[in-house]
Amino acid sequence: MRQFLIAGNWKMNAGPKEAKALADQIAESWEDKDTNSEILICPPFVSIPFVVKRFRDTGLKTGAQNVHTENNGAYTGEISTEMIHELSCEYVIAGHSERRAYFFETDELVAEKAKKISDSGLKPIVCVGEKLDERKNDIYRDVVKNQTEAVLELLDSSDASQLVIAYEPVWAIGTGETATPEQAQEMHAFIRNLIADEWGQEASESVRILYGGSMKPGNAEELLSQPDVDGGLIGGASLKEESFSEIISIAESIDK
Ligand SMILES: O=C[C@H](O)COP(=O)(O)O
Repeated sequence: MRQFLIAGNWKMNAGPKEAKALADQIAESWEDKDTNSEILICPPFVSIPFVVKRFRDTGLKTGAQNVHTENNGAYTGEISTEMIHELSCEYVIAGHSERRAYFFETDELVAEKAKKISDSGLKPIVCVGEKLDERKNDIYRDVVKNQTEAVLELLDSSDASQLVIAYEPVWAIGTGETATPEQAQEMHAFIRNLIADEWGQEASESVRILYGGSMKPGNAEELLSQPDVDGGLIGGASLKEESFSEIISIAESIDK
């Protein structure tokens, strides 16, 4: 059975001071609990050391939101997998829709990042998802297929258990609008079938596919209960300990 991954993406929120306080609250709620779910926070780079420090020996995990494909060199403003590894992070997000939209990351670059993350012994969380016009024009499956297949071509079926894909319909991110459980399940099953076609059924069953896009306590149960939804990549609701913890508690109560 796939373990739920409940991941908070703080985006460009929570500098060191705020991150320390929030990590402290989250740790206080979950550090002594033997949870079935994996709990992860991806803070901004500058806040990672503070979250790592607070989460040490608690079982709670820390990740990064982005990475460069080179180990080091003249890439002003960039961060490498080696650096993230040194900070004891376990996961790195690649190809979030905000990076695709504002920093022009292509499917190919996102796939290269996923490969680099994986080769470095870190676990990639690769984001895929269509924009509103792509859904309205009924090309959303093609968009998600291209995004997913670019990654599957560079990685290998032996990477399956370390790979996480986050299906995040762009029209649902930070908008308060959420995909219905049926829409989410349809796309999660579609992605899993793409993986099965490339890597085989067994490998496809071990890839975790998270849902992202206005997940909150009020809709988490329906979404997380879907057979192919293996957790959440949570933005806004992860910035408050109460709502993030509530989603974790919901995940803990679901028996699939
Ligand atoms: O990475 C997280 C997603 O973009 C979802 O963000 P949101 O929960 O604020 O809609």
